[in-house]
Amino acid sequence: MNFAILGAGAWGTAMAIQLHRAGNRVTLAPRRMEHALALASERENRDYLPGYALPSDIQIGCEIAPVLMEADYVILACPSTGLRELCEKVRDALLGAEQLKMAIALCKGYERETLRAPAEIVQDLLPELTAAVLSGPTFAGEVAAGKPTAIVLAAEGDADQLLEAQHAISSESLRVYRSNDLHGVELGGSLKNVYAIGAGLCDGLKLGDNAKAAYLTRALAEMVRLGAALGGKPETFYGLSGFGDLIATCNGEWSRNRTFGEALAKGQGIDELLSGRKTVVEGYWAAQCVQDMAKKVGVDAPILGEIHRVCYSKGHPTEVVSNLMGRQLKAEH
Ligand SMILES: NC(=O)c1ccc[n+]([C@@H]2O[C@H](COP(=O)([O-])OP(=O)(O)OC[C@H]3O[C@@H](n4cnc5c(N)ncnc54)[C@H](O)[C@@H]3O)[C@@H](O)[C@H]2O)c1
Ligand SMILES: O=P(O)(O)OC[C@H](O)CO
Repeated sequence: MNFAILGAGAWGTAMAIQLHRAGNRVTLAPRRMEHALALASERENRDYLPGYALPSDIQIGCEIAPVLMEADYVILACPSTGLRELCEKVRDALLGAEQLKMAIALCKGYERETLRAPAEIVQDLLPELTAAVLSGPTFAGEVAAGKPTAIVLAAEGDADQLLEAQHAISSESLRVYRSNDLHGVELGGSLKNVYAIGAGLCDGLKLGDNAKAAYLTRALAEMVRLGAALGGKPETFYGLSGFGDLIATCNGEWSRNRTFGEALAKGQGIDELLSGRKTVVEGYWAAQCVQDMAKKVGVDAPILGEIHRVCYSKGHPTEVVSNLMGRQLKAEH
């Protein structure tokens, strides 16, 4: 199959290497021309994923229209904040892209202003394509290195198309599962980023292994309760895009969301941590989105509430512990 990957951050680059490994023809197209030139000459993404060689037959593109011309699938490899703009560019370049059937969004987050989910944005702007999302425990460096993991590809509608895409993305080192629960998969990807900030608070405050295990267990319970109320299937949150990615991100040494929480607990300020950084901390933005969504459906989500307070209302990390521990006692389920 022929894949066009638009956006060459860490994850778009790792996916290019993975899709090539799976036997596909791949074109990687960053947003900026200078970046395309650097990728083409250095055969490495020194800005976002240093240390992983881009195989020589991965093509580097820049203009979207020619890249889409031959593509069967387009991978939208940008953060949630850039997805609408990227979809608009794809829409304007669709003429002549006759083979193109599916647009797969990689971002784990909602559009801040509208609370639209990634697949909804794709459906709004590219109604002629099947909207899909790919989510699960997949740190870019490990996937690029060919270390084994599993991921879930979710789309509604045409079952044969989903099956074909599942096989095209899979390789010996990446096992792809399929799902029709778009909402659930997207919610899991966003929620786990928020809870990873809490896991970072736990680590930064050196609360210990018991605390971390208790935190993860209650975060999963909250993810299932809130995610189901927001329209996801409960079983999806026990899967790769929910529980799987929660465990990976809350424990991942290099997770941007977990290390953000850890740095907050050690006293660094939010402005200092967010300003001038090249890479995204999706969980910070998702905390606002999912807090708004939780309020709309009236679900009690105390862990989310505490992380939101630290992120947006100057809540102190140590208060999170006393607030959560001091809640009224209740039955576990
Ligand atoms: N890095 C990972 O390990 C990983 C794994 C799975 C999912 N994700 C998710 O994938 C998304 C992207 O993550 P990343 O790690 O690649 O981010 P990154 O911070 O490494 O890079 C983001 C890239 O997106 C590009 N970009 C931003 N706006 C764009 C736009 N409008 N059009 C085209 N490109 C645009 C930037 O130029 C940059 O190259 C995030 O939502 C993240 O949560 C990341
Ligand atoms: O580095 P993070 O925290 O954005 O997490 C990356 C991936 O989502 C892990 O699956």
